[in-house]
Amino acid sequence: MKSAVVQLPGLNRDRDMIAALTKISGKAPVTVWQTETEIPDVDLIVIPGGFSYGDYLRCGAIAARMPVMQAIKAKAEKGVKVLGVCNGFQILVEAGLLPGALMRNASLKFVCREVKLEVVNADTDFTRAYSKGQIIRSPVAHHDGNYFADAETLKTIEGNGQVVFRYAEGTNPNGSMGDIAGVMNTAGNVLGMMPHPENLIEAAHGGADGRGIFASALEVIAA
Ligand SMILES: NC(=O)CC[C@H](N)C(=O)O
Repeated sequence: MKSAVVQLPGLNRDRDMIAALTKISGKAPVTVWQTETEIPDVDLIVIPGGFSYGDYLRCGAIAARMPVMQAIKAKAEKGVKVLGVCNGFQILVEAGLLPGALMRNASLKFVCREVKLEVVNADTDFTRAYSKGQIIRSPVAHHDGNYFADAETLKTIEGNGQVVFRYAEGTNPNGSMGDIAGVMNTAGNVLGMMPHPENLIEAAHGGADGRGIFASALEVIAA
């Protein structure tokens, strides 16, 4: 499976993402700069975390309007998998590829810690390596991770199984509605999540709980 990592000014988790994808798929992803209007033929596009455009206006708001996003939208419409992590999630929401909004953390503070995640939906292209209800560890590092959706949207995404991850065991770090940590689109090929699975994929990281997301998306789940 081939993958691409999107790069924009201010993103700082691109190298971690490239390392994770290379390690798990055995192939280095291609990198795509924000001004590019064509994305090579890949199976998975990842928008990593960071502080695109210094988080000015709103996290992800400027990045969402860069030319590369039109190319990502076109690929997503064709069914290519798209994963947005942290700032990548914020960008996907700002670009209208995912429902809801990410507001300032309820504490009004940047949070950088480990949380527990419940795999709410294990029947997705990104979570097949896990089982439904499985609890995994994951780091988080953000100040705008407080997921919000209006009542109707919330009902729809909960009903459709679009809520893929929830903060578990009282570890919600940001006040997100329904403890929502990750959501996907209705087609099931675009996933956004605030936690950073790329930072927990091998023993040197202190565990590999995040590996399953990439193994699922890249279809390299060990039999
Ligand atoms: N690690 C990240 O991607 C951070 C996202 C965003 N800059 C925030 O702080 O909310």
